[in-house]
Amino acid sequence: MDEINSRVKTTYTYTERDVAVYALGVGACGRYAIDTDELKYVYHENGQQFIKVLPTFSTLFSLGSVPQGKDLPGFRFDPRLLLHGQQHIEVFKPLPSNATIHNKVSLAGLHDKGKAAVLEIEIRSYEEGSGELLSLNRLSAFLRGAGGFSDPSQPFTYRNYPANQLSAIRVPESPPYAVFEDCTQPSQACVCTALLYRLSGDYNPLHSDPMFAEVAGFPGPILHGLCTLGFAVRAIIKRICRGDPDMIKTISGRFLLHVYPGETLVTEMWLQDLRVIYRLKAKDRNLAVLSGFVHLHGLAASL
Ligand SMILES: CCCCCCC[C@@H](O)CC(=O)SCCNC(=O)CCNC(=O)[C@H](O)C(C)(C)COP(=O)(O)OP(=O)(O)OC[C@H]1O[C@@H](n2cnc3c(N)ncnc32)[C@H](O)[C@@H]1OP(=O)(O)O
Repeated sequence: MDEINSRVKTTYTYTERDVAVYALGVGACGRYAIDTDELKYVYHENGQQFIKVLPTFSTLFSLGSVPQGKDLPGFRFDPRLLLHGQQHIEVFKPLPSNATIHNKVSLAGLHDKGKAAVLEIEIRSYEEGSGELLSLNRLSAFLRGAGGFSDPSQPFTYRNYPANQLSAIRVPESPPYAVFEDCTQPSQACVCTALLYRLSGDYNPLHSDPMFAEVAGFPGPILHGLCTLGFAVRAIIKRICRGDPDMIKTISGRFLLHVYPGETLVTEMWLQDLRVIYRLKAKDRNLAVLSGFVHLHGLAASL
């Protein structure tokens, strides 16, 4: 384990253009007409000096940090069967509109679930120049077919961070405090969200290639998990944070089911213990696809 820890370092450079392409990829700015509240995520010309950056943009910093087989000696998995399982994000200051980021990547966990292995990677992202820690991202990959490598009576489990309660999260039975509905198909019907989102850098063919998707066990390409998470967090910013993305402190989510590009997503939100609990449903299938919670700066003040 120690061999991968603190060994991998990656760099990511972005500009306002990347910030805008990402925001469009997670559905910002409306389906039919321009949503002026969200122009701040894409518009940086004509004297608009600052462009606001969605906190989930920090998930892109870790592109290129997902370990390949060679990085994990003795551990084998088929990348075609990888599904994004969970994501945890901590944002320490508003993200700059352009920057070069230096990442420190470490192995945060590995668990034998029998039919699958769950691999967790932690990425700490520092801004070049100031050296400040901007964000922490912890990704869990659900590696179908890669489990069963340890004694089933005592399955191997390793965790290098305090356990959070994500798998135990219970969505309240009461009606949600707020609901937001959004279609993953932008107004130009020829643009597929998955194809737009991949331009932000996740070129996994699971999201674009029908034959690859079939091998992975799906009838067609599915949406990037982090694109779905972007839709959820935008909804929370709109409905709870009054449009202010800088209120987001931490985000945790578990991907429960795949989403097909073009589906309508309904985000339900509850306020509980100074956090927002959220659940996303694929509207037509009436199935939950993502759930988790978000901590905010100044939640009480925003209500
Ligand atoms: C390093 C990170 C790299 C990330 C890079 C990402 C690259 C991207 O391009 C890839 C993607 O975006 S893929 C698309 C997004 N993800 C998905 O669509 C997955 C949706 N989820 C599922 O299908 C199922 O929940 C499924 C299949 C995940 C699990 O369902 P089941 O097989 O029914 O599992 P279940 O029997 O309920 O549980 C078995 C044990 O596994 C734990 N578990 C369940 N869901 C999990 C999840 N989502 N994440 C992590 N762990 C999970 C359960 O707790 C259980 O463990 P235990 O028995 O110890 O409780």
